[in-house]
Amino acid sequence: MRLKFTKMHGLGNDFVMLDAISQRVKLSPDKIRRLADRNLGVGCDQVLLVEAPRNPDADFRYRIYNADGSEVENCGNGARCFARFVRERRLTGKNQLTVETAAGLLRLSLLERDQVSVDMGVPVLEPADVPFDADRRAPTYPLEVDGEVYTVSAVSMGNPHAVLLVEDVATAPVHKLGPLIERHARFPNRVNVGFLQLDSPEEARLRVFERGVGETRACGTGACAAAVAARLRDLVDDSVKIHLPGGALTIHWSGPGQPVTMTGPATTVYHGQIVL
Ligand SMILES: N[C@@H](CCC[C@H](N)C(=O)O)C(=O)O
Repeated sequence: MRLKFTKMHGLGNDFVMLDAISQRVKLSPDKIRRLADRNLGVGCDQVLLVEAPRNPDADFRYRIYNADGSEVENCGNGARCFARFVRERRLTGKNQLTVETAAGLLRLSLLERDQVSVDMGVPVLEPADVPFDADRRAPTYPLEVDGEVYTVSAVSMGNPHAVLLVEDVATAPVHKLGPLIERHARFPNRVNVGFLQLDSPEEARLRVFERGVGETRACGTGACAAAVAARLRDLVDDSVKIHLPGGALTIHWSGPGQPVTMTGPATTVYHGQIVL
C-alpha cells in the first residue's frame, strides 16, 4: 500500500497525518508502529487518520493512534494539526470545524497565522469515568508507587491523565515515575502522566510522559488536564499559560461543568509518500 502523508507537529509533538478521504488507508497496529518508528519509518508520536464523519453534526472524523499502535480517544496538539491539515489539503474551506473523535465532538477555530483554538469539552472528574480506582471524587488522591506515596490528580480530557505537582520540572523523575504510573493498577486503561511546576497563578511548566509513547515535547490534553487539576486546587487563574519543552499553550477553564479551551500553534513540516 502506497500512502501519501503529511508530517506535522504541535510544539514538537509530532504526527503523521493520513487523509483517508482521498485515498484508501488500511492500518493495523503493526503498520502504525512502522510508520511511527524513527529509524525504520517516518517517525512520530501519533498517527492521525482523517475520515469522512459518521455523525451528521461533524465535518470530519479523526482517529488517533499512539506510536505503540494503540488507538486512543483524544489528542489536543493533534486536533490543532488536524484543523490546519484539512484546510491546507483543501478538504474544507471552513475556519470553524466540528470533528468527531472517540471522545465526542470537538469544535475548532482556525485563527490568524498558525494558531488554532479548540473547545476540548468538559473535563471528566468522576474517578470511575477517568478511569481511576478511588472511592469518591477528590481534587487529589494518595497514590502508592514503589513504596512511596505521591499526591496525584486524576482528570480525563476524553483520555486519562494523572497530574503531580513538582518543585522543578527540570529535575522531576519523569522517566522513573512516568512508566510506573502509566501502568499503575489503579489506572486500568493506563494513563498519561503530567509533572507540573507552578510559577504563578498565570504561568506553569509541564512535562508529560505520554501513555503509549514516552515523554513528548508537548501534550495538549496533558496541558488541559494540568490546568484543570491546578484550578480545582485554586492554584491558578481561569486562564493559564502552560510552558512545555516544545513551547507554550494557553488554557482557559472556568470550573466544573465548563468546557476547556486550548489555543496554540500547528505546523506543517513536509509532505511525503511511503510504501507500507
Ligand atoms: N499528544 C497528545 C495526546 C496523545 C494521546 C495520549 N498519548 C494518550 O494515550 O491518551 C495531546 O497533545 O493531547
